[in-house]
Amino acid sequence: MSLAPSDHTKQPDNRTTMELGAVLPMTAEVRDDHLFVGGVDMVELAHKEGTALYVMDEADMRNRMETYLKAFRSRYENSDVIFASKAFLNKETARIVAQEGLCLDVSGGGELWCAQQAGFPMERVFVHGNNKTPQELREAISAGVGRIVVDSRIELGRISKIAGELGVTQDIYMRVTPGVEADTHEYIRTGCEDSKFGFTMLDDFAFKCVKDALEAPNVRLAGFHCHIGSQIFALHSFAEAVQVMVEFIARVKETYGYEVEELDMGGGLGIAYKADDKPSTIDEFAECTVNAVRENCERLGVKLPRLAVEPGRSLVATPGLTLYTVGILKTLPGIRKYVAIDGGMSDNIRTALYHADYEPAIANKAGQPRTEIVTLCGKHCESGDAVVIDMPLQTPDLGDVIAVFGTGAYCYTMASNYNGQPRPGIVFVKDGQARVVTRRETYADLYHRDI
Ligand SMILES: Cc1ncc(COP(=O)(O)O)c(C=O)c1O
Ligand SMILES: N[C@@H](CCCC[NH3+])C(=O)O
Repeated sequence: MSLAPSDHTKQPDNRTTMELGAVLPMTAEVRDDHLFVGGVDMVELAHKEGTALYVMDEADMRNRMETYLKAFRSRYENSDVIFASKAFLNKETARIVAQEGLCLDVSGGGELWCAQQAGFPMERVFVHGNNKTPQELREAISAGVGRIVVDSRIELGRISKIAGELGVTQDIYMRVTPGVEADTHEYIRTGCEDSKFGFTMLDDFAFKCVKDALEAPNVRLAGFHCHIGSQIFALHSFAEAVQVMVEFIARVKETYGYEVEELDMGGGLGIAYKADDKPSTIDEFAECTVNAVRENCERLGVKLPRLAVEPGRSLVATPGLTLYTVGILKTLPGIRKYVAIDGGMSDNIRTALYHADYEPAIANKAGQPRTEIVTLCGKHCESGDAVVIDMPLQTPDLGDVIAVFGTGAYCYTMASNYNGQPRPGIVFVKDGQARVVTRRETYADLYHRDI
């Protein structure tokens, strides 16, 4: 796959880095033409630690966690915020999530293992996945996780059996597919009817399976879960999903005489990837969700459940940026200008996968206007390997340090070793200090499992 032809009507925006607004991490500033984040000079950091490098503004990440919790608990006391660790996970992040009082969603055995290693309280862990293996289920139940989000009737049977073998009763949620079409990229839309996730509402299947969940031995149905998709801007999609779920809860109460205690509405709040994007704020999202829950519960005479949301991207994307070094410049007259960086689809697959947009800046020219339109291509053997396509940038030179903003979610966790590329290290910056929390991979790391 090669890149789509350039849009030659696109003009440079002449913005300086600080004019990129909502895509910047909270502590971003420019001093003497250099980009600083967390009080750390990104150019010095790139030279010291090497590139490509993931950088995380720790204060911003903590601030978002605090904001989420406050936004929900101030409006709805009986609520939880669960960090979807698929967006970004290492042991230090798990520790920070625990310190900030959030819960953790894990979607694979490895994520659970990381949480355990970090000492994350297991009762605050929610386990997801549409095809958790029997081994993963056994590990989760043995670890004493808070809730397993059951994705299918087959899985319900497996959990019931394994919990019985281990002599415990496992709290579960049922994941229901609410049939809500969220306004986002089709690959990251999950709540619509044609979805591999969850119990479908078609033919009343989910409703019928509630009876199975209530009757299954060794499990306790604690609540329902839904997740309609990711990078959602339109809040009305969340309100629609709440309505569907509360109506479902009301029917369950009426038919089975069972009052559901907990409702997990999933994640999905979008963020600004481009300077002019206008996503809803965390407060607006909380206001919309909480109001929808209250209104629908009141209308249908349903007891207010414990409410949870499961954000990933909106907690970690904006605090993160990736630093690269410019290695090659290539101008194809009338076609495009390529700026080749020392990373690419191996550290950020989102552009190749979803045509994602990112705002770049040159960290050592951060105070200058972005006067060119460039494509930041990677170093991989793939024509579609680009991180940024046709976006404004300051005039690039060999050796410049490029910062690509908004890469804190789904870049590190979806990274690969294509072309034998070691995955970048992760540095947390805060109060003028930089600390490596995940070291860069070595060549030996890549092949140490081989015989
Ligand atoms: C079940 C579930 N919960 C939460 C999330 C987090 O979503 P987001 O990163 O869009 O907030 C996802 C990913 O889309 C998910 O699949
Ligand atoms: N990985 C996707 C979103 C899927 C989220 C998980 N259900 C992204 O980068 O945007």
